[in-house]
Amino acid sequence: MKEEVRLIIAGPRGNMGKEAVKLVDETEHFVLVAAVDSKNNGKQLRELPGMPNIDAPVYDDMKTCLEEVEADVLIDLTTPEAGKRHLELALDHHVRPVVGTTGFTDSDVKRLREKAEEKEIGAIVAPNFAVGAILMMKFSQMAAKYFQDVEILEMHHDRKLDAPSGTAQKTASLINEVRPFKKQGHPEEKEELIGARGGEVEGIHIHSVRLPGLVAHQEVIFGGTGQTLTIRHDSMNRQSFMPGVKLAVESVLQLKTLVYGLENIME
Ligand SMILES: NC(=O)C1=CN([C@@H]2O[C@H](COP(=O)(O)OP(=O)(O)OC[C@H]3O[C@@H](n4cnc5c(N)ncnc54)[C@H](OP(=O)(O)O)[C@@H]3O)[C@@H](O)[C@H]2O)C=CC1
Ligand SMILES: O=C(O)C1=N[C@H](C(=O)O)C[C@H](O)C1
Repeated sequence: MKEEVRLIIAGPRGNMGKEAVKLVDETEHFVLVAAVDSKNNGKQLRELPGMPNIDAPVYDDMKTCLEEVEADVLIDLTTPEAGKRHLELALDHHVRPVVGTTGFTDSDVKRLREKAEEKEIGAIVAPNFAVGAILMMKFSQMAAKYFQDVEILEMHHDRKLDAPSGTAQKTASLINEVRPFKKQGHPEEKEELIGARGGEVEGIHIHSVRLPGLVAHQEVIFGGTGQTLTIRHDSMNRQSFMPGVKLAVESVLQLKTLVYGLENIME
């Protein structure tokens, strides 16, 4: 039998939070001990609409929650600003953070990794928990050895706060690990409409589409002489992310540093 893992979920009413609550409820050795929600302070989780029958106190403040509740792991699925604050507070209270919230910069990751190492506790920040998305990024990194010209098109639902997506930024940085810098397009290219060429991460253009009806989709398009290669991933629903969340919760217990990206813990 696996050892019991006591969890806090931040953002339980959100698209991802709801699925994470279900995951914890359905996993035998996971126990939800509290939730942190921007609303509903003082209630029990089961009192919130659509929640399973779980007796776990709801806090609107992470610090109070961490002071009052004994937990092993925090799953954070909130907003970029809250996610960073929650991760830091969790480290301060010796609770291991598993953060799916996007919006972390390289310097945030560096600073938080130093803190995790200083405290000798594990943390995982994963811009995408879907196994297929991790493979899309890895295949893109492989392809970048052979194709230097590449653009990223990421497409998401219109409730998303951050652009570009965390996945698109992570894809660009994985590609840049193997691709020498290249200024793409015509040397005299001129943007007649600001933003027409998208955003740029070290020479890689990223284009963000936001539409109702979409969930989470990305195409990495490579171009070479007389050919293109498109590597595409689609998440059709948020259940696609949950096996990755489970893997991260189980893996973070063994770590003593901050790991950025699920690819670093997948076998
Ligand atoms: N890593 C991955 O695989 C994935 C990551 N994501 C990321 O996860 C995050 C959440 O996405 P999603 O579920 O779609 O977003 P939602 O907007 O649906 O949910 C966010 C939830 O967090 C709550 N919240 C906001 N601030 C706080 C706070 N300070 N304390 C507690 N709760 C708070 C919101 O409450 P209220 O509405 O009242 O503000 C809301 O219920 C985003 O950053 C997104 O990019 C999404 C999908 C996959
Ligand atoms: O907000 C979302 O929905 C998603 N966010 C993550 C990102 O920014 O990459 C992961 C996935 O794309 C869904």
